[in-house]
Amino acid sequence: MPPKRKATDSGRSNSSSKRPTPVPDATDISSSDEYSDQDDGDVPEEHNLKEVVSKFSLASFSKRSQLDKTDPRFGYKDLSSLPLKLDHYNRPLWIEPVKGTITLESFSPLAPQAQDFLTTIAEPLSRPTHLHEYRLTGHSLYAAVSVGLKPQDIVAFLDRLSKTPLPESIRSFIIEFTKSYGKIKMVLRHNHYYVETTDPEMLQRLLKDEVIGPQRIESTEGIIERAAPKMGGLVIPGTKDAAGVRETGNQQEASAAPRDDNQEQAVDYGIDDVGEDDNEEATTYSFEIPPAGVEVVKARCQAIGCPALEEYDFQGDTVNPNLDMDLKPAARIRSYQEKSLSKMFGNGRAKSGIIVLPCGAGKTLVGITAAATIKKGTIVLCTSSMSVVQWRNEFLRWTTIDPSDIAIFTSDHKEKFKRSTGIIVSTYSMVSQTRARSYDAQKMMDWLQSREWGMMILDEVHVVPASMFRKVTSAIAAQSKLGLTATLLREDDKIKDLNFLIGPKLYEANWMELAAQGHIAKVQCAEVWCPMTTEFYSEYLRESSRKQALLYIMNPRKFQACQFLIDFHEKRGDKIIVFSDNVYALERYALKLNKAYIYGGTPQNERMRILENFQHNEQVNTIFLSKIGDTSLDLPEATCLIQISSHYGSRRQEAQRLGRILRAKRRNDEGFNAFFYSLVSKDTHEMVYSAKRQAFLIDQGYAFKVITHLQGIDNYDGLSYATPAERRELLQEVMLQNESSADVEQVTDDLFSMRSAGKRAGGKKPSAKRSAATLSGLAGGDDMAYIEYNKSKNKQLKEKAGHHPLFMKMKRDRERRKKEMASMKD
Ligand SMILES: Nc1ncnc2c1ncn2[C@@H]1O[C@H](COP(=O)(O)OP(=O)(O)OP(=O)(O)O)[C@@H](O)[C@H]1O
Repeated sequence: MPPKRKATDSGRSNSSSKRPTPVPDATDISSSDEYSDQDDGDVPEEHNLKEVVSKFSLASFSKRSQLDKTDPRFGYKDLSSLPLKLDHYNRPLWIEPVKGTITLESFSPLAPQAQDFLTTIAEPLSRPTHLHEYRLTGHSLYAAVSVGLKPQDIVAFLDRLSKTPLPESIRSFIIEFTKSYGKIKMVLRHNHYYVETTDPEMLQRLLKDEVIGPQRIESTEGIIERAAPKMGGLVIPGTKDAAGVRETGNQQEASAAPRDDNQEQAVDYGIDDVGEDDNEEATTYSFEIPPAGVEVVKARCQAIGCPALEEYDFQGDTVNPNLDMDLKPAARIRSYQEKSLSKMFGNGRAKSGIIVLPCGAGKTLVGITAAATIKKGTIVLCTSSMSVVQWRNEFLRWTTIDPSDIAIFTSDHKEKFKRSTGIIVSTYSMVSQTRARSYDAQKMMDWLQSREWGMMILDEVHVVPASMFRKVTSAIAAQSKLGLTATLLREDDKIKDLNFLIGPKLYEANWMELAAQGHIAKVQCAEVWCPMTTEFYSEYLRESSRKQALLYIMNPRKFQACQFLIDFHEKRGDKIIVFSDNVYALERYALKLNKAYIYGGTPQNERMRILENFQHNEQVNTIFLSKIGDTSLDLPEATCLIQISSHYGSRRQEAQRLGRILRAKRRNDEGFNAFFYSLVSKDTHEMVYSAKRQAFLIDQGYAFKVITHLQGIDNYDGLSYATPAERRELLQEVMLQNESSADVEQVTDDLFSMRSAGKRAGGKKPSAKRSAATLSGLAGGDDMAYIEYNKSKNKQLKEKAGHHPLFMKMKRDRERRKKEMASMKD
């Protein structure tokens, strides 16, 4: 509903869009607006915090939106109670008073400044081309305050950018919510957890609380009183202010890792020098709680509107030894990496939380820089042993750490670092395992648990079950936790658990901005509508829903679209990955088109062989992958994705799959685009799923074009299933399949996982690596020739590879390890 215009404004124009728009600059906006009857500093004192909190909680949003019968994300925004300011066309924000959402006109000349400010104080919800949407949340406000913004400044700047006077509800939310921030802290000292506050009244309130009070451990110390630690200034390594960088100045630029030319100018919206106000002497009061009570207490604090902060004063930590590690002088982090870290270290301490960056944007270096900032013992947890090796290598590549200070804990390697502190890289499953461990593993685990860690880095937090995080975070005592992910999406709705287990979202990058700057590839997304053939559609209407899925995946028109697109993109020089969750379709399509394919049952050595050929062999430009290729796959050669079957409405899978081409090697070639096609059978359930799947990417600013007809397909020679007889034959074959053929593949591993079929077949883990460099060492695919076409592509690749000396060596190694294993069992 459009906002009411004030009488004084009505004579000017009926519509702002008809008005000749003057080109404003920041100074056009007066700091006091004529409709605001409140001074920015004149803050209303008495507000019921509970009311404010409940108004802004997600649950109440969804309740209200159910009443509105609208989607909470795209729903109704009622601005009718707010008058427009006279110069509203110069101001870029619409601020909704009930839901707390902020809409930014990204075409406004003030948009860059406003965007910078909004990412500091609010959480981005959606950032398509013209309108961006943000939401103020308790956590986002906390992050803003902790980087030095004062609540009054937030209110004043929002008011200045807003087209209407700042709604009273928003003003009081900001002021009231930030008042309680920092009052409660969760502190880890010598492996014991304490709830800490500087406010004696708050202490009493917590002790009397029905949930928090009983968690207190009655110790001889009682309530502990101590002087509050002081905060000091901090410089994040790898930034332009880092030690050593200023002095060497431009000299290093030439030899440095790619420098980001798009460093943005900091916007002056009133950020004070960090830590300035915090140097006053104060006393803290704390009481101990058990490790198992940490999550309960944090959840309760959140519920009563006083979130318990987990901050690590690593600069003042004299108990845990310092780690001798810095970023190498040539290493420079990019502006968005710096921004994400400044949210973590905003006040000179390390806040726990999650940083969200798209695939290929450099999450590893963000984690490494965080560790190099804290310079204390760090534990890194990854999803697979392959990633463990990669993380260790990246630490060695980017930092000055002594190799003996960084160790690996996997089922194959149980190393400790030699000196008093260091870095351990392990997997979630190694640390959270509850089954009986081997003697060595148990000893290693005892060692990990006996120490206090400065930081725990949790990689790929979106794929790990919340129960696993629970085990990991309660088993290992870490002063701060940093979660890294590409999407904070979980279809199991457990994402809010991460708030308590790790911490709030600290930063989420703008995908479109990163693509524009060349850090990730620009992707053209399209949904191709494939009409069902008459015979397939008649069966579709008659069948049960499971069989229906098989019919819409095997729709001959979809097959033709896939064949046509593969041919079109191969001729353009693209490397194509075709994804299918359905293994029957995967095999059927790949065999018919004579392409190699990989699914959960493909042995590890065959997987590696196919991937190596895809990378290095000009004859192998298309591969078919099941859902095991959704994550961890690093093939910068791939420039085109075609999706023929997917996991229902999973937004996460859609984002992960798109992530496979964001690293495209050719992304900086002029005019280069990567392509992402979703083939959807028209007028079937698949269309509903497809729309759901795209929601996240649309929020990131991707526009899905709908293609109803592929130009040129009608004249394409050699199109399969071109005659009714061929289509009927395919239909018969599909109808003979039992219902289980329609199911999506059930896999627990990814393409590079050790739990793959290769292990089942060979007993011992294959020596495959995830990084492109190592694959090229193994490949030897360049000198192969492919001439036989009467066999499946997988077989052809196998036969050729069987004679290559490198593959022979791999085979010999495997056999040797098998023998070693057998003799160990004996
Ligand atoms: N500041 C930087 N300077 C130079 N190179 C960088 C920088 N940050 C990241 N990179 C490079 O970008 C590539 C992608 O980084 P990384 O593997 O950490 O991405 P990611 O976000 O973890 O991706 P994924 O989610 O797919 O694992 C790597 O080759 C890394 O070395």
